[in-house]
Amino acid sequence: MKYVIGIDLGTSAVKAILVNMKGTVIAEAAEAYPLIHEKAGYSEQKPEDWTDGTVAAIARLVNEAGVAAADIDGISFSGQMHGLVLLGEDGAPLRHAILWNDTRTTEQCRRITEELGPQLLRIAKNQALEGFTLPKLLWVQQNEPDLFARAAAFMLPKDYVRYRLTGHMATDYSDAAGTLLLDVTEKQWSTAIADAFGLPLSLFPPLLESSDCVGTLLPEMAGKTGLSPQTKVYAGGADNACGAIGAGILHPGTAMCSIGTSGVVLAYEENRCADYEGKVHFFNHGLTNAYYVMGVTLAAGYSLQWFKETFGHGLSFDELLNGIEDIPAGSGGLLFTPYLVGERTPHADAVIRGSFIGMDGSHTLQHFARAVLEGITFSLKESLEILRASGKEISAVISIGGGARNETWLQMQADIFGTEMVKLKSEQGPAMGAAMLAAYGAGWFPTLEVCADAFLMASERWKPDPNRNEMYEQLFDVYRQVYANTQSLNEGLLPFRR
Ligand SMILES: Nc1ncnc2c1ncn2[C@@H]1O[C@H](COP(=O)(O)OP(=O)(O)O)[C@@H](O)[C@H]1O
Ligand SMILES: O=C(CO)[C@@H](O)[C@H](O)COP(=O)(O)O
Repeated sequence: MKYVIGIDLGTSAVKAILVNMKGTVIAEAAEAYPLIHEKAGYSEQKPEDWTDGTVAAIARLVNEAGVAAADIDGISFSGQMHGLVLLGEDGAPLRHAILWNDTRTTEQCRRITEELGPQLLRIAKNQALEGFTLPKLLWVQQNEPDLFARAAAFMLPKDYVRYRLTGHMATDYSDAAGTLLLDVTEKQWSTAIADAFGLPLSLFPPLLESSDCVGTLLPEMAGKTGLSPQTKVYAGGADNACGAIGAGILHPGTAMCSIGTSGVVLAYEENRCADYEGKVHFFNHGLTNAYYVMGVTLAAGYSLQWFKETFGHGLSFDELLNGIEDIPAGSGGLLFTPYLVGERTPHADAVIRGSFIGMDGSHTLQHFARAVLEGITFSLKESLEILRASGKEISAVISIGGGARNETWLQMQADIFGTEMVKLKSEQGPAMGAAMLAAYGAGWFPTLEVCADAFLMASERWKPDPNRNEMYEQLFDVYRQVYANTQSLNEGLLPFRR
């Protein structure tokens, strides 16, 4: 039997899975790493933590699975999107990576929007948002000019790890699309955008398809991971593109909800000229010449994680959520908005923060935990409604990511979205998508679609309950009003954030 490895370089941890030719996950390993928040709105990680975590996870995977290194045909990557890694002449990072959920770049976003006007949406297909890479490059150019002058290349997170494993610098179209520097329909770096901000094209990595082979492992890295130096390494893609592949979102009419640190509602888009006016993100897929559209909740799983760490006193996710199924839908009138780090869709706003509205002396920890899940799901429904309003028919949603591990939450998603929710045999969507890119790249299958037919299987389905769906529709109307009603209050609180 032959195998491939899929790596998902997430925000909370790197996950590695070993998959056989039938699509069965034989072994998995994860290594967590910290987030660094030096100031309110800052979110960084050390690129070396990613490399060390990835090497350790692969070594454990290979060791525990007990398969021969020669039987592992390939490896590929899914990575958290948009993060800026700046490298010097020697290929070493010049500073910590600035991540997708870092919101320090509001001023740079304003400048991009003013400078480029309608050109931006025409070329990059997306509005300037704090999370994207271009505003981060401009922030470093403006605030750390000496360091910026020493930059020889920029990379995205998974591209940096792949570079460290192979010695080859490259990125793929799906991740490049999240920089705001790619001409998304023409599939080339935009000289118009680069020139507008004085960014030399020598900084930009070469562009590849997600299933292209980048090279083989450096002997030193083969030694550390226990893999063969002949192991082929395939480019991989953005975590949401890989999530889409791993969830089988490879043709029109399919949609996915991913709850990791962020939350995403995503649908396949075949028309490269479709115009969503920047209301949702429009990116290149990991499938050649295909696209996807998505809305993003910045703090989806992160809201639950924050709540657990702050109020859960050492409880696990399962312990914290134990009993929420007995709390009625609507959490006894307690409503949560998940704007812990600002928001993206539908409110591109770095200043807004979250709220609990309707606290009552009868509410328990379980009411709060249920309200957190409901608030996250309402936020994701706002993205789903934009996709529906654009004409997308969405009758079933594939659920992936850490949020797919709780059955009460899956039923809640069905009730709030008003759609059937489908869970696959493995909820490791992005890592599975990366493994599928390696399997397809290695020639196991003639197309990614054939690979999806062989690898992906639905395991359970949740249908909306009509009564709860009706109740949630009413509550959603209230939820939608919270943003406008707390916006100026949050402006007033801004000076107190440290
Ligand atoms: N057992 C669980 N029940 C419900 N939610 C969970 C559970 N385990 C993890 N999660 C959620 O999933 C999130 C992590 O998802 P994951 O896909 O691993 O994230 P990332 O790719 O961003 O590192 C956590 O922050 C948490 O909100
Ligand atoms: O910024 C985005 C998408 O635009 C995020 O989805 C990141 O790609 C991080 O993903 P997770 O760590 O939450 O999976």
